[in-house]
Amino acid sequence: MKILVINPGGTSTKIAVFDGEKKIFKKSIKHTAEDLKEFKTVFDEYEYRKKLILDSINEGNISVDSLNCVVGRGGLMKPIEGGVYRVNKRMLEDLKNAINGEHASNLGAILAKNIADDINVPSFVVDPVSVDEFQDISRITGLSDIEKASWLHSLNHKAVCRKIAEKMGGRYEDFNFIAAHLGSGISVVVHNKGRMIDGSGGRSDGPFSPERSGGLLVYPLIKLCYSGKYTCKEMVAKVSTIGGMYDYLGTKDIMKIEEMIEKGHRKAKLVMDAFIYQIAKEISMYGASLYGEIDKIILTGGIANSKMVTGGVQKRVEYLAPVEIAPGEMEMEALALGAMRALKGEEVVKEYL
Ligand SMILES: Nc1ncnc2c1ncn2[C@@H]1O[C@H](COP(=O)(O)OP(=O)(O)O)[C@@H](O)[C@H]1O
Ligand SMILES: CCCC(=O)OP(=O)(O)O
Repeated sequence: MKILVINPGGTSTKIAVFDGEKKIFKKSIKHTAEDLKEFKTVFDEYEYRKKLILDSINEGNISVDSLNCVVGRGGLMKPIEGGVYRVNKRMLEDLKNAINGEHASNLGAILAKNIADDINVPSFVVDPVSVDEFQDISRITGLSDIEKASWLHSLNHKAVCRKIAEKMGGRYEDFNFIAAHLGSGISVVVHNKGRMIDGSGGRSDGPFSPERSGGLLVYPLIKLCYSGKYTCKEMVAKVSTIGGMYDYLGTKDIMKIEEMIEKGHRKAKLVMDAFIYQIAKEISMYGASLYGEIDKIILTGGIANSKMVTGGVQKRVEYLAPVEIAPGEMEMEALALGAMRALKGEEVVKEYL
């Protein structure tokens, strides 16, 4: 059973082909700002990315006709529960209109459907960014105009938690976890017996990340927005792609920042210490969501490779629960496994309504 997996990101399109559970091909196709400059919206990029994907698998000597299904990372659609979804017209319409904002993952569904339709096989998305399992109290913000929405790295969160639950001899639904996905973007999530009942991330709250500001002080933010210094588009960029570490230190690369610290760069040390402190505070805060009944604290994502970060966070939060480090991400595997469960009839495929 051959499955093509597509994971579109802001600066890359990661693709893989799985034969059963075995990964037989993988590639990360890079896109420079220059490459993407001509496209007005994220959705407009799909023909360009589709061609690159097809060329790549062709170069990898994999025939498109041999694929049994295509699965993509799902983006910002309506709030939905976790699971495997068939890509349908309504989903594509919502993603095209960016009903919940622009994000590269909005391309996953259209790329999967387009390639799959050409060869008459099914297309799916799995645990999209817009999975929303929040409890009602998690949505109240303090201002009735603003409701907190779930905007998390759901796919990796659920995949990593499932794997750790298995290692612990149970199922995801048996445990309580607080997990932090530490990548270019960060999300910290409360997993209560298999449901993500609260969490921070996206472009709104939580710790700052290599490229995002995280939660900001409300009053100074209002003043900055109305200062006349920045347009709305520039403000959105400041909080989502050129904020955080990049704004303070001019790089989004944690390895470079570690080198700077080793060479005695004082500002880099201060920003790194604050980064660790904010992640640890966020994790501790969510201890209250679980009344302190936490089976594991999990650190995952590319930055979980950094001993400086994981060690620093661990020191501050291990009073709450044991800390497990799961570096990197399992998104490609999680997409393939979801599609496989669907093809084998082991999981009911959901319809996006
Ligand atoms: N071995 C490593 N040590 C420290 N930081 C790392 C390591 N590998 C990746 N990172 C950092 O992880 C971040 C990217 O996160 P990642 O989850 O790989 O990607 P993305 O979120 O962009 O998909 C970057 O800041 C990068 O410097
Ligand atoms: C917060 C979930 C979606 C997201 O921001 O993903 P990236 O960090 O991959 O951009």
